[in-house]
Amino acid sequence: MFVKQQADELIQAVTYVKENLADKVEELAAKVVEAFKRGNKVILMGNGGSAADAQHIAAEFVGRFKKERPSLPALALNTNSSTLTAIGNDYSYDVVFSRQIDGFAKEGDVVIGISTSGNSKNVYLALGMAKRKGCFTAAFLGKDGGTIKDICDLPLIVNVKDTPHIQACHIFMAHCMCDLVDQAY
Ligand SMILES: O=C(CO)[C@@H](O)[C@H](O)[C@H](O)[C@H](O)COP(=O)(O)O
Ligand SMILES: [Zn+2]
Repeated sequence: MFVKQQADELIQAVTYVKENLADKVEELAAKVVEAFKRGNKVILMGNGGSAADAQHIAAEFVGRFKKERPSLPALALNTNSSTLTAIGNDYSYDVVFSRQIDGFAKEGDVVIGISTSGNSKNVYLALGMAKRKGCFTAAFLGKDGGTIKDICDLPLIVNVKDTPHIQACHIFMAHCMCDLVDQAY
């Protein structure tokens, strides 16, 4: 039965996260807490379903997650259609995020790219720009981590094939990160 097979595959993917990525999620949460406590911010970005994830995670910080705590500064670079269409139209879609990193990112910020293939060029260029600006860079990736795994400080690679299962694991890890940040306040 299809749904039961999918459930079994998802359990395998989450088990992969539990066995291979739990420490990295805690490491990223610690970096995010340090950044917020210093007065820095978190910047996220992704394409398609990962754009939705980026915007979802930013909202958990700016609004609230599970408990009352101060609003924490986070933004998703894929949410402003005027900015995206202007940069895409005047320059290229490849630089829709890196151009915004150039404008918004400050030394000490945490910049998180999300890409299931690990190969989205706009995410790749944004993380490179963020590194040059003195940010800590992390990426939620999938498959073999693609090109992005080599240009960020902390790649979290869900090494499974199915894109929706990778996305489900990304949002699971992100929610764990949000919970750990809550616990620091
Ligand atoms: O949500 C899905 C697939 O589940 C799609 O919208 C998917 O996010 C898009 O094809 C993205 O453009 C894929 O980009 P990436 O994850 O490889 O960086
Ligand atoms: Zn999807």
